[in-house]
Amino acid sequence: MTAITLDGVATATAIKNELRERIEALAARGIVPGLGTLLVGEDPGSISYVSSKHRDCAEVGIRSIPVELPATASEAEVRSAVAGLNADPSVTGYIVQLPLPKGIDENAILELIDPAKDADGLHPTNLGRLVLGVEGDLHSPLPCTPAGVVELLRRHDVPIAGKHVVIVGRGLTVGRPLGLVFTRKGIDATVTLTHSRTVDLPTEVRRADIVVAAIGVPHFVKAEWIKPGAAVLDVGVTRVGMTDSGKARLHGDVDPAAKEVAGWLSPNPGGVGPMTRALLLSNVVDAAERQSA
Ligand SMILES: Nc1nc2c(c(=O)[nH]1)N[C@@H](CN(C=O)c1ccc(C(=O)N[C@@H](CCC(=O)O)C(=O)O)cc1)CN2
Repeated sequence: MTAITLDGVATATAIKNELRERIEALAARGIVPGLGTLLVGEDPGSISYVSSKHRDCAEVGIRSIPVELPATASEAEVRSAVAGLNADPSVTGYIVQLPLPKGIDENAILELIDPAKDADGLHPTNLGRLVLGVEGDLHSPLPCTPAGVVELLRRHDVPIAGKHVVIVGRGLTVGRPLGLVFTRKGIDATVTLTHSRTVDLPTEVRRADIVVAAIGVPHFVKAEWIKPGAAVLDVGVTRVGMTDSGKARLHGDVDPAAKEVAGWLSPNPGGVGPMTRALLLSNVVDAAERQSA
């Protein structure tokens, strides 16, 4: 068996095309959505992700408001940059790119974001609404990678309701919120959230209809752990060495041999990463529509 590719690039392109129509409708009312980003330090991955996010904005007609601070910035300077983004009327939504440099309290910074401008869905109010199952008019942003994972599965007609999902990794941006998203009413999966102290991980993963690997250890999830026909989403990424062109090589969390066992597999790069970015744009457009309603 060779797995069907869960193509994040093509799926993200389809989402961006849908968003363009909503952005044009906003423009007709004189509203231009704006994405702010706060990047602190010189982490190569973060620099690359933030610049891709602004490239995406230019593609669809969202204004970019990038803010950068050096790695030596104090927590007070980071707090002040967040206050500036909260106050800037051109910023419809914004993100604080994670991780922040050591010594800066990430949770304290996330709490300072205006929940109405939280394009990442990581403010405690928005995570709390996810736990409460608040939807409808008050619908708040979902964290981008979890929303991207579910959208990638849906748009490839992978069955989710009633299926057993095993998530490897309990981080803030993926594992923890993804467990909540998969168990929402209407999505209805059953979730096992595993982590570094899980006993007998291979046995847990072998029980999964859907496996999500989000730990950031290259090729950690082995092909032998995958139930034949399962859907496998490779989220974690590690930058390894340099190619001749001076770029780092990217390694996902899933053993490449998994493609011979899985029913569906997301490539890495080209799978969940582009979906994370597309769902970020979608959160910004949602916020612009909510703010102008
Ligand atoms: N504030 C946030 N920080 C971080 C998040 C997040 O959701 N919010 N998630 C990750 C990184 N991330 C988003 O910022 C992210 C990861 C990957 C990609 C992406 O497009 N990857 C490409 C490859 C890009 C490359 O060459 O480096 C792919 O997979 O094809 C975008 C965003 C941590 N921080």
